[in-house]
Amino acid sequence: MLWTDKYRPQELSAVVGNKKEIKIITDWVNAWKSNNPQIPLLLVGPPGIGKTTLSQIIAKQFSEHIELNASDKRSQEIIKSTIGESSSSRSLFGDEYKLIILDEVDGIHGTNDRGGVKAIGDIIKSSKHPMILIANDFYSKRLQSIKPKCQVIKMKKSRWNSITKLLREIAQAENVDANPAALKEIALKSQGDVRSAINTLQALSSKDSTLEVQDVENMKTKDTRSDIFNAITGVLKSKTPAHVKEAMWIEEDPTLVMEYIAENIPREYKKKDEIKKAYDYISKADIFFGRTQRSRNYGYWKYASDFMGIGVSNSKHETYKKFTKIQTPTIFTLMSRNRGKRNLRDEIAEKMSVKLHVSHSIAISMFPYLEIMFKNDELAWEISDYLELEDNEIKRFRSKKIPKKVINKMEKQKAQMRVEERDRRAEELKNQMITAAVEIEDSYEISKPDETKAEDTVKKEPPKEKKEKKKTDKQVSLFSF
Ligand SMILES: Nc1ncnc2c1ncn2[C@@H]1O[C@H](COP(=O)(O)OP(=O)(O)OP(=O)(O)O)[C@@H](O)[C@H]1O
Repeated sequence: MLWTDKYRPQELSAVVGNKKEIKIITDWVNAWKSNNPQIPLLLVGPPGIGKTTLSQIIAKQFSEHIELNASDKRSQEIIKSTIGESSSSRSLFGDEYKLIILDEVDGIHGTNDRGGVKAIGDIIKSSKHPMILIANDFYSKRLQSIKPKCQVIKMKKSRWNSITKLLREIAQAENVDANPAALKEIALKSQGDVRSAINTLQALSSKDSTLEVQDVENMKTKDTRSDIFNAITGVLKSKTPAHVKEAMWIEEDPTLVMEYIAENIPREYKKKDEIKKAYDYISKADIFFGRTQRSRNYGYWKYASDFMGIGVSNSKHETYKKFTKIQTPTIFTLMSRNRGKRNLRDEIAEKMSVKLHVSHSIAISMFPYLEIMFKNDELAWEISDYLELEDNEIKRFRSKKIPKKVINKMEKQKAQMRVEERDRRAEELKNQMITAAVEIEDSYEISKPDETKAEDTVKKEPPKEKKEKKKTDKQVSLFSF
């Protein structure tokens, strides 16, 4: 069991730090309990400092509560039907108040979500029930209209000495012999993130030996052994698992490393089957990163790391004897240009999930396939037209503009098509993209990490329905054009 779950505070007095903020929250709860309605609370602060924990402790004070993730249910209608109407009709729940907890309010994205932000604003206005909204980024644009309607509680990172004290208590409860200096080192390293401090303590603890400062420092030396460029070169140039693993020990966000590897695969690998296999591994790594994020089980990182490291390195037949300049992922170059573009990926995925009926994460996993499809000018125009992509979204998949000549020709061709012909062509395009999605979705069906690891030997049968669909639609492989 994760120690962060085992030692999640059950009462306000056990929450580390933010005492002043906790007092305001307590007053807010007491006001509601004495039938004095209050505007919603908006808890804002960096990850891992106890916002969710606090809201769950508060929930115990009310007879009922519901927890929703604002970024899961994005459309205005869904948010309204889920909590909107019930929140204004108190009688549904008798005379008791029902606490509504809305997490990741700043995570809402996409066109529909503008509706989502508006829906939240409407709900706040009409709600007769206490509401707690949670967000990470105080300056998020999405909070602009919500902030004035709430009592904003800016939660701060915890101080290292409070974290050290908490770590000492956990170590004692777990019978871990830890040098106090080692605990202080973990607390300092966590930079105020209590969750990460507890996770590090659990990862380094052993029942048989004393936890020393050196153990905490060793983590650092291991992590800085290589930089991101060496790591990518290690994966692309080596075929020896031990070398790849060593190269992958770096102090970087692993999802960033994945983006780098994904960007550079087609620059280094030249054979179609190598590229396809390598991207399959990238999509599997992406799935495990998603699982890590959802479950907070960092054990999944190991699998993600093996897929994008050893999996990708083994996808080539042999090592290429050439020099490849490692490129920064296009997505980051685009994202760094301005803040609006940071949501580019999600905007595109949103359009794809609406048109192709695939989930957001599957849509994102399909990006590398789309990049390949976008190499063909006409296909690039057709897909962009079908998905209704804007120019900046097209740029995500190809740096070169679609030539004017091709655009004119395709527009003319489309104008001359009969409605049925247009529909048929749209269906063909959809199937071409879905072929990629089906492959990715099949790998989604793997239930346990261990089974996934053994995927090379045990190939899963696709679901019957999809198999038949493939046959009747005569889908074209993405690699056949
Ligand atoms: N202030 C704190 N006091 C004690 N434990 C804490 C505190 N903050 C975090 N933790 C520990 O970290 C775990 C995760 O915290 P929590 O989910 O509440 O953080 P959060 O601020 O909501 O993070 P996120 O923004 O990522 O959702 C808790 O289960 C708990 O073990």
